[in-house]
Amino acid sequence: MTPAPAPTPPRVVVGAALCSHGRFLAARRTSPAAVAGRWEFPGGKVEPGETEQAALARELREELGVEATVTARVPGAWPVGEDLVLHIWLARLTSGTPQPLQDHDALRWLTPAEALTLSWLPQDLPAVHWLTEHQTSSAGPGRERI
Ligand SMILES: Nc1nc2c([nH]c(=O)n2[C@H]2C[C@H](O)[C@@H](COP(=O)(O)OP(=O)(O)OP(=O)(O)O)O2)c(=O)[nH]1
Repeated sequence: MTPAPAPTPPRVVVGAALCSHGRFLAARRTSPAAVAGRWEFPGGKVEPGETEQAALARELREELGVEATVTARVPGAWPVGEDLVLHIWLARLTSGTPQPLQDHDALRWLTPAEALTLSWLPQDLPAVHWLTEHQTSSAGPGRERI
């Protein structure tokens, strides 16, 4: 009997939690129509042969016109439909001011309290909650400043 082919692993979508002064950046999608107006982390699909960090740096350059250093993964991985899986990374700006050049019509630097009031893509919510738990202006026991 011929063995069944191994399942194809889902393609990774990377999103950046760009952090600065106790806030992180959210971007409002313009397409497709089903998700236009929802907030997300800037980013996109990892291309074959690309590392996740390199893909994020490329997407941030294309979408926002900035250079950024990608630092650490937010724990977790979240399916997007059947073929994609979402990974969120912490990142810091190294140059430029983010502009909504491509795929977005608005950007906002959010405090943790503000972040919880936006209409996010549903797959992003666990990472948003993680960020609101870990992003605090005063680091204390069990909390870290990111
Ligand atoms: N960029 C981004 N995509 C997300 C997030 N959350 C989430 O569910 N998605 C979904 C939306 C899309 O179905 C998919 C990413 O597609 P995309 O259109 O942003 O990817 P891309 O920039 O590489 O676009 P393309 O080359 O395929 O046209 O992942 C998020 O926080 N950021």
